[in-house]
Amino acid sequence: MSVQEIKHPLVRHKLGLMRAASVSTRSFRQLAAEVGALLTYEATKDLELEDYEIEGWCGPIQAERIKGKKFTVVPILRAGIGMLDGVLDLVPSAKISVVGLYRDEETLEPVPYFEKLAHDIEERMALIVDPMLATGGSMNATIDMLKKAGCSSIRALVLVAAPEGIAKVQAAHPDVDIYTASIDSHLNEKGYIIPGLGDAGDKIFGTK
Ligand SMILES: O=P(O)(O)OC[C@H]1O[C@H](OP(=O)(O)OP(=O)(O)O)[C@H](O)[C@@H]1O
Ligand SMILES: O=c1cc[nH]c(=O)[nH]1
Ligand SMILES: [Mg+2]
Repeated sequence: MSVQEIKHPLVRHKLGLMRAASVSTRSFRQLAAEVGALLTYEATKDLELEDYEIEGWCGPIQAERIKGKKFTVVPILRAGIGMLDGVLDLVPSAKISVVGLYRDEETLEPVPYFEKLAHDIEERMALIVDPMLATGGSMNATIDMLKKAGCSSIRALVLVAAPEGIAKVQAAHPDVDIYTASIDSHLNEKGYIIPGLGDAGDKIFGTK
């Protein structure tokens, strides 16, 4: 398994804007989608290509296309929805598999409440999207669901990751690659990432 912290200047700039306490709901939502697109670009860099022939303007020519695997994008409700449009900008024909989980505020354990996966998920590469990888409980529960449904090719795209969450996912699912805009310092006593983004779901949906 690999963990890739994307150092691209656009990613670092946009994440900086998201961290400001004064960021508006509108800006936060827009930036979450934009960084989601940039993470998708990085997470698909190593996909295999194949040649095929097309009729070009000057006659038959060789072109390239992505070989084999199709995608399913897996937003974790709610906050993952904030990255979805950006991801779909780059993989527009992906099927969407929605997983609903919230984190119990006392125990920090994930509580599942929704699951609607693409029917042919075993043939697809899953791109899980969630802004926050904190304790790792929600991510691991989502990966468990996908694997139970037969999905064997899984990548996780998160805006901010805590070292504790990365370690938990690595221990349970060493085959899953993680792409993140930042590996932050640590979790506080309430399980929030420091410095992090605060409550990403509330910021995207404007609920606090
Ligand atoms: O790594 P973990 O400790 O599991 O925490 C991360 C999860 O917490 C947040 O969701 P939240 O439970 O706040 O739900 P929401 O998206 O509906 O706000 C976040 O979007 C992740 O899904
Ligand atoms: O820092 C965190 C941790 C979990 N969920 C969030 O939205 N933020
Ligand atoms: Mg939340």
